[in-house]
Amino acid sequence: MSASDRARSTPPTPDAKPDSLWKLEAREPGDEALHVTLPYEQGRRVYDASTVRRFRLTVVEGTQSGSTWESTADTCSVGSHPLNDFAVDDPTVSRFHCEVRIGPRGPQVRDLDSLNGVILDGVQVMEGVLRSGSLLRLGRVVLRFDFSAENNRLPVSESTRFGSLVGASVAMRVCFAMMERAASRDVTVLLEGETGTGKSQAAQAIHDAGRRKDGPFLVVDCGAIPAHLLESELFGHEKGAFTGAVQRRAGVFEEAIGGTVFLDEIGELPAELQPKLLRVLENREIRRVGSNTYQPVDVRLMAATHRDLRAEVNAGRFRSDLFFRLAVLRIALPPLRQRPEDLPLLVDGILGSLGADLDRTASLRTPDFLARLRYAAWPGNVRELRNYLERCLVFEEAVELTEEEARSGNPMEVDPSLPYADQRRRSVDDFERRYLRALLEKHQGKVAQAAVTAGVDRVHLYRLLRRHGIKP
Ligand SMILES: Nc1ncnc2c1ncn2[C@@H]1O[C@H](COP(=O)(O)OP(=O)(O)OP(=O)(O)O)[C@@H](O)[C@H]1O
Repeated sequence: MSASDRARSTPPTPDAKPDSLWKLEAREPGDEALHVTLPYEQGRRVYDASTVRRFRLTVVEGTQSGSTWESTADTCSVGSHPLNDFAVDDPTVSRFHCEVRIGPRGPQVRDLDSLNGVILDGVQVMEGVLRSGSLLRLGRVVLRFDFSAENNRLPVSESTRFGSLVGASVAMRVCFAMMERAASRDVTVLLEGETGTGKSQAAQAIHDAGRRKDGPFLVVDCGAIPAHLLESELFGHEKGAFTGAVQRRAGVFEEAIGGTVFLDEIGELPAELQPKLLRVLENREIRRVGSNTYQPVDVRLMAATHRDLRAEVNAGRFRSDLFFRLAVLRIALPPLRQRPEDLPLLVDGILGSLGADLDRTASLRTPDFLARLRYAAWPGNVRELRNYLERCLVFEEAVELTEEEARSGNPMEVDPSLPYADQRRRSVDDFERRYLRALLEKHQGKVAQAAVTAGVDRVHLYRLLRRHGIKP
C-alpha cells in the first residue's frame, strides 16, 4: 500500500470491532477452518465496508428439520462435512454439496458436483438464481432460502492496488483486504480463480509484503511436471534413490527454507503425493525420496487452483484433510467479466507496465475504446487483456478484438450482418472450443481418455487443441 493510500484512511465505522486478529473458527480439534472472519481493525488501518444482504437457510425437510443458519459474509457452503459453513448431516447430501453466494447479480446457488444434484424450486440446476422463499432440495434434505432484514458488512481494502495487481471494484478490494491480512501472518493461502485472474501475481505480492520477503519464493506448477518427477522436485532425493539419481539433490521445500513455496495448479497434485504434502503442512517436515528420516523445513505454503477443490473432494480425487489445511485462508479472484469497472485502472496500469507514455495511453483509452473492452468476454481474463493491449501498442491503434475476446456472454448469439460462411465458422469454432474444454475437464486433461470418449483419433484431438490454443 502506498503512503498516499495510507493517508486516505477513513475513520472507524460505528460497528468496527476492536479485535485486531482474524478469527479462525476451528470446528474439529486440530483442524483450522475454511471459514475466516476478517475483522475491522481500529487504529493502525481501517477498512471501508461494503454491505451484502444477509440471508438465512432453514432445513424444512430432513432429519435436522427446523435448524437454521444465518450468513455472516457473502457465501455459505452446504454439505455433510462438518467443516462446511452449514453442515447437514444426511447420507444423501454430498460432503460439499453446494454453495450459496450473494453475487453481483443477486443470490445464487452452485452445485459443487454433488452426487444427488441441486433441485431449485423443482428444477435441477448447476447454477441458479434464488429469491426469498426458494426451496433447495439436496438429496432427501430440503432447505429454504430467505433474506434477513439486516445486511452484512464485508471488509474492503482502502487501496486499489496490492503488489502488481490493481482493481477498484468492491470484489477486488475485498480480495486486497484478504491479501493484506495474508501478508501480515504466515497463514497458508489457497488462491482460486479462472486462468489469468492474477493468482500467481497475488501469491508473489503476498510473499513480498510479508516477513519472509527476503527469503526465496519458489514456484512449482503441479500440472506441468510428470507425476513420477514431482515428488523428487518437491522433496528432493538421495543418491541412488532411483535410476538416474546419480547424486543427492535438495527439493523445492528445502531450497525455500525461510521463504515461500507456491504450488500452482494444486488440483493436479497426484493422489500419492497428497499425504506427503499434508505431512509438510501438519508437521513442517519433509523426507527426501530414498531417505528414512524426516527433516524440518521452515517454509510458508501458498497454492492456487482454477478448479473448485471441493468438487474434487466430492469426486474422491482430492483429500478433504489436505483441502482444509490448504484453505486456511481462501481468496477467490473474480473473473474480469464480473468487474468491468476495473477496466480503466487495469488499462492504465498495464499500458504503463508495457512502457506506454502518457500521450499514447491517453490517445488509446478513449470512452469508445473502454466501452468496447467492457462488452468483451475476456475468457483469458487479465492476461488476455494484457495481450490485447500489447497488440494495440505494436500497431499503434485500437486493433480489432479477436473473436474469442469479443464474444459476448451468449454463445448462441448470431450476427446476421456476417456472411453465412463466416457466421457458421464462428459458431463451429465456438462449439469446438467449449466442447474441448468440457471434454478435458471431464478427463482431467488426459488426452488419450478424452479421445476415446469423443470418438476421435488422439492425433486429431491434439490438432484441434493446438488450433484453439488449448493446453491439455
Ligand atoms: N488485477 C490485476 N492487475 C494487474 N495485472 C493483472 C491483474 N490480474 C492479472 N494481471 C496480469 O495478468 C497476467 C496473468 O496473471 P497471473 O499469471 O497471476 O494469472 P493466474 O491466475 O496465475 O493465471 P494461470 O491460472 O493461467 O496461471 C499477468 O501479466 C498479471 O500481471
